[in-house]
Amino acid sequence: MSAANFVLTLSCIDQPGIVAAVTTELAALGANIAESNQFWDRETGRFFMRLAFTAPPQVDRATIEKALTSPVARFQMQTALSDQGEARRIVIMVSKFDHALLHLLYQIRVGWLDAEVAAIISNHEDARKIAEDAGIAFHHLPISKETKAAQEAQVLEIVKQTGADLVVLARYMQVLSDNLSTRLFGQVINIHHSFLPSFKGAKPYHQAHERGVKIIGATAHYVTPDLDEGPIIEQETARVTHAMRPDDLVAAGRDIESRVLARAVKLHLESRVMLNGRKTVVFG
Ligand SMILES: Nc1nc2c(c(=O)[nH]1)N[C@@H](CN(C=O)c1ccc(C(=O)N[C@@H](CCC(=O)O)C(=O)O)cc1)CN2
Repeated sequence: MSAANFVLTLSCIDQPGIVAAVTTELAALGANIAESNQFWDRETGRFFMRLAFTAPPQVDRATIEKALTSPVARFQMQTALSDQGEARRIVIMVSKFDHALLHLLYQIRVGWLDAEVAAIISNHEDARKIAEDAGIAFHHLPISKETKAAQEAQVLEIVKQTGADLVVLARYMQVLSDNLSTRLFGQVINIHHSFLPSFKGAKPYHQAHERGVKIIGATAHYVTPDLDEGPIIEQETARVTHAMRPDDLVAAGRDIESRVLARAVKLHLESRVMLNGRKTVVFG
């Protein structure tokens, strides 16, 4: 039986001895560290670490968690251990624009993104054929002010039933309620079609055109109740000119949005993103 691949992420108040304490326990299990990243946030005093390691076949998740009990207690760590051999299941939500959805499906098909799409949810019918062609369950869940609570209850049920690790808002143009966004905090990634913090809201390209900017961009972030305010995971920009009309900006932004969202989803599923208050630490 081949060695298993695990990723351990941890954070705690920084002090001497954290790395030694953790790696000593892993070494005692016969684990071999393949990649190690760490960051000391001097502003908050918090320490962040990601360790990717292989473990002998007989060393399972429970054995590793047991071995780490002492350092976790000693340094009061927040930890997460993920078995890279387990398939990561995602639910993708979309409205009318399908470019980011199609890019995710392509990156999964070619193996760049190691994920399984458990379901596609939309408040419109437009993406049904994409889902059916890909053999993915499609849920058309229309939404209005009156039906929002019921619709979101259906969304939550699908997330639960599918055992999804992550919900991806691939241009889903409805604001999630405080209840849902808080309940799923850290498990929902949105692609916003501007270089945040500029131009929040539903029509950033028109705002950008109105302002006459020379650079546009896209931002992938975790969703919070506060619209377009969540911890940023990934961003990318491109130059634009005075001659470009709003539709030209929309067209230029599509590929940027698609790349940024796919990179953010990959980073999250590889346990390379750690929350640090209103910000993130990204071990890319
Ligand atoms: N709780 C959150 N929900 C969502 C966020 C978020 O940051 N927190 N991001 C949005 C995506 N988005 C921008 O990236 C966005 C989507 C929709 C709107 C908006 O004003 N929508 C209108 C309806 C628009 C329509 O029906 O076409 C509304 O909801 O009243 C702004 C920004 C996804 N959800």
